[in-house]
Amino acid sequence: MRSYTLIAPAKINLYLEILGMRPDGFHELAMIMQSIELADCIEINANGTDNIRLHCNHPEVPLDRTNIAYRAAKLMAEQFPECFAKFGGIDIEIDKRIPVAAGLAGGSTNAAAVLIGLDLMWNLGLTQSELQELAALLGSDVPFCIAGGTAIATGRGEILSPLPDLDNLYLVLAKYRSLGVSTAWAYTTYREKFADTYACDTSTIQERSTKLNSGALVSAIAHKDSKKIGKSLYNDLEKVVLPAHPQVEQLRQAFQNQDILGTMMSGSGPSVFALVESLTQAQQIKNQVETTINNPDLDLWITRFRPTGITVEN
Ligand SMILES: C[C@](O)(CO)[C@H](O)COP(=O)(O)OP(=O)(O)OC[C@H]1O[C@@H](n2ccc(N)nc2=O)[C@H](O)[C@@H]1O
Ligand SMILES: Nc1ncnc2c1ncn2[C@@H]1O[C@H](COP(=O)(O)OP(=O)(O)OP(=O)(O)O)[C@@H](O)[C@H]1O
Repeated sequence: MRSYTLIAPAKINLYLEILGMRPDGFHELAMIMQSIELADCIEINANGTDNIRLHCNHPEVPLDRTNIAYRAAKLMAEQFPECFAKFGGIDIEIDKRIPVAAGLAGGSTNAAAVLIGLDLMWNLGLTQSELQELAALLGSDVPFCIAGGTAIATGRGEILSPLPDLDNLYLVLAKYRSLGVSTAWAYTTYREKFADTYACDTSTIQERSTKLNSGALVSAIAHKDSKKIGKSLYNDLEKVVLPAHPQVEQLRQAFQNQDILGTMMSGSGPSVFALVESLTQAQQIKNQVETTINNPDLDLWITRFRPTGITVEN
């Protein structure tokens, strides 16, 4: 049986507004998500056993049942038991290039790739919306990773409306290697910090969803107005991650002092990105920030917006 190799891109959040707490314990969000070219490579092979087996070249990625790529394969085996019985177990090989626990949906995109890969391997012919429904059972960012490109994400992140593709922008991405931020910690801390203004009732949340500040960014994306995109970046989670991690604040400042379109923390952090219009500019900014901060623990990448999500290589 043939093997499948999938390119699974990371995402950044151009906009993340927290509207309140939902009855299911998740936060109601208004986000604008963007795929980027920085990607993991996922290979899926039938292994002739009854087992799902994982391999990964990154020491911080768990190789047991807690790995979200494993959970994706398990979910498919449960949903389509006749296929699992017919085609047998699978090996999942993750070539990890996306930094771990960085706010870049590294695990989520691996899970999305496994759903897409098994859909192909087992000839299921699932629609994008069927794949997204399964994805939502695994995590809030996984449905976006199935779709990719540029999209508005609402609900807990699983309700998606595509926006015009953006492929014209470059970014410099920065993260301290030894620093990871737990997404659960970021949301819980936000809830505690803003308890007094926090909406928990559906009508207040609904009212807030009619007064979003994301309109300027949506219109900037529609017009491919890079300067306005840079000025409209927003992330509520910065309000808790930046004070708790001065290094992330320092990175934000270092980018802010450069000639860039805009800078923001991605998702729950701690990675920070700066948007620029050309590869040459990205190289200059990367060199300047590397020299200014001068810390061997700092990793920097140059990448660009990606108009598509997961792609199949073979
Ligand atoms: C920060 C973002 O990455 C922005 O895109 C996402 O909102 C998080 O997406 P994710 O990592 O796929 O999130 P999940 O795996 O579903 O949940 C991780 C943790 O974040 C909290 N969480 C997540 C999404 C959401 N809308 N509200 C939440 O409170 C969950 O309660 C959980 O404790
Ligand atoms: N396939 C995977 N790749 C990376 N981490 C994984 C994977 N499966 C489970 N994990 C665990 O999940 C944790 C979060 O890792 P991940 O890279 O997905 O975070 P993230 O990019 O911040 O996610 P998000 O942006 O969706 O909130 C890690 O600390 C790791 O232990």
